[in-house]
Amino acid sequence: MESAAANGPQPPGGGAAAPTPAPAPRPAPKLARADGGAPFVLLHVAADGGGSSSASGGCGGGRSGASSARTSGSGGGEGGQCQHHPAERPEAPPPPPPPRLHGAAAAGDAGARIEEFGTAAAAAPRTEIGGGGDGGSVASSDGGADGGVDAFVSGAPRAAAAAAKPAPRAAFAAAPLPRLHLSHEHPAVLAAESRPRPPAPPPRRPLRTLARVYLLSPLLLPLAAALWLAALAAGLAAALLVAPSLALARRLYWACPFIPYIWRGPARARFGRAGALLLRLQFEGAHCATVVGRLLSLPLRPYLPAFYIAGFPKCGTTSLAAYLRLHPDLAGIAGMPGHEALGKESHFFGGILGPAAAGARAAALYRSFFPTVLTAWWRAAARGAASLACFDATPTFACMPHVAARAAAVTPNAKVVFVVREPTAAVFSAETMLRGMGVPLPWSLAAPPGGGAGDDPEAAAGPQAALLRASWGAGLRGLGERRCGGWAGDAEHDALWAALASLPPDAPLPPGLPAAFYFRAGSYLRGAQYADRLAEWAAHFPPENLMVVDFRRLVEAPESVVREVLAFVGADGERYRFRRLPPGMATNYAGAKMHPATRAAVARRWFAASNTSLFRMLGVEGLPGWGAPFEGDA
Ligand SMILES: Nc1ncnc2c1ncn2[C@@H]1O[C@H](COP(=O)(O)OS(=O)(=O)O)[C@@H](OP(=O)(O)O)[C@H]1O
Repeated sequence: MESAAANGPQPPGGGAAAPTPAPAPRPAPKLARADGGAPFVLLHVAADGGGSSSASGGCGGGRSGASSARTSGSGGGEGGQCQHHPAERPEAPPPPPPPRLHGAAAAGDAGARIEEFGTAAAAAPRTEIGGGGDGGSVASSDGGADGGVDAFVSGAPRAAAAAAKPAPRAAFAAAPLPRLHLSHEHPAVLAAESRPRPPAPPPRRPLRTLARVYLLSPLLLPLAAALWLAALAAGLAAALLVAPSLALARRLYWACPFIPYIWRGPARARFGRAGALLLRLQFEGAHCATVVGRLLSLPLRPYLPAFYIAGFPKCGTTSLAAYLRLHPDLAGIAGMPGHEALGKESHFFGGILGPAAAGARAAALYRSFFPTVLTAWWRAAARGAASLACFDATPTFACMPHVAARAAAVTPNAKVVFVVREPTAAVFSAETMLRGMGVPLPWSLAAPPGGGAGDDPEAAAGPQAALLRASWGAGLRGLGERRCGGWAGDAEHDALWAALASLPPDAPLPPGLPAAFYFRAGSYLRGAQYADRLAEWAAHFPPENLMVVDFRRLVEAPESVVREVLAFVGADGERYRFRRLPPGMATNYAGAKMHPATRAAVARRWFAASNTSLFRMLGVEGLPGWGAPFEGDA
């Protein structure tokens, strides 16, 4: 190793480089190169002024950790590439003492340059190392007072190194020098390079690649496009069907608020959570498809009902509708396949399509529930139907406010059939049905008197009576709640029904009305006060258009009753073929029976006057079995 000062010529553009006092010689470290070459230049910056030293050159730089000075390397201009070819390097002479560098060695674009800034450097003359065209530059700036830099500038031409004047100092002469390695000589790098490498993969055959691209892409691209289109179609279908499905299901649940209880209760118990969910999706999907299909095919649907089976709930309306549908000329609702009740009940005037059921578009919308002309043609061809007459059998029509007015506005000439059943039996049938659906009713006709719908609920003690009173609310305010309700005092009942009666017929019904109707014992009891409900219909339809059917006769002599109804609605009885059908919407009592005392108390308190009014309306002394529950009733 040789000193830059010893070997370097004066730089071409060099400044005033003055020699510095010679430092005390120190033992030069033995730095062996892996390739055996030794073109290293050791730059030593004195502790009294040389703080940081940066060396730039084609080989990069390193940090001299002991000196806290910086040594960095970069390309040194156009000619700043380091060459490390051992063949070009002469034998290394015995190392002289390292030079002491105080100044900058500038070599223009192509030279090595060493600069030193700082107080000591300012006082000291500058030393410049002139590069020979391929050298790096070394700059030394002020850093710490005690710092020094030992830097090996590799690849610097001997000429550039020789330009530096030796300026060793005693403090650095004795300093231990770290052992550094150039990147391409670092043992870790060399070890990594000497490691065996996995064999390179054989070069791809361009022909096979081409074959893949040109032969498979015609198959894969259409497949990918088809998959993409299918996903798009599924997304669109979901967007188009799911949203209306949810909206329509909500309308349906508004009209029949007990249906969601089915998914939570009996359906889960029978089919499990996933099964109940699937059942619900099927139901809502079918309902959505049915309603959307009906609305889309509205131009093909010219029919409005010729008559209604308007009530009463749990009085055999499903059976009567089924018997009437046996007639070739009569058609009910174009219902949901597989859903018995919704195949007969539109719930239209009760608000299943919202306020539109009462507005100017009501007739147009209502037609969507009835069959198309295609059905009429098919019936004429296959069953010899003369003309098609449609009917709507929604049993809650008889009990809901304003339905009579709305129906009369749309179909003023329609006939209306009511089936009446001994009221307590009808209410108990409803209670049993709702309970079977999982509706947690807080009232029961099976309970002893005072336990709910008893003789004097206001004075009744016990948790059930407290719940009944608490759950009622007051007037219309109570209609908003979705929870099941129960008993109300007479005053509250009167206020509620008066408030409902005061609504304009084309006003939307209160949001909680169906829930209030189905889940409140009071509403059910009011619904079974037939005389009052019939009076409302009689106010909107001529009396000759109204017919009352006794449930008991429907059970005992269904054909006679059906023929009477056929004659009433104007259907040709000659072409009617009767066949006995199983009871529709039969409730599973599972051994439950009305409590006799409760039944007697409710009949007396709630239905005695109403029944008397009905008998007077009908011009009869009474109806068989109405003094006591019909034997066929539980
Ligand atoms: N043919 C015949 N024989 C005996 N009982 C019969 C018959 N047809 C209907 N029913 C009974 O009527 C009750 C159902 O009435 P609805 O169809 O009007 O119910 S609903 O309002 O439509 O839900 C329901 O009463 P319950 O069983 O007491 O709940 C049916 O069993």
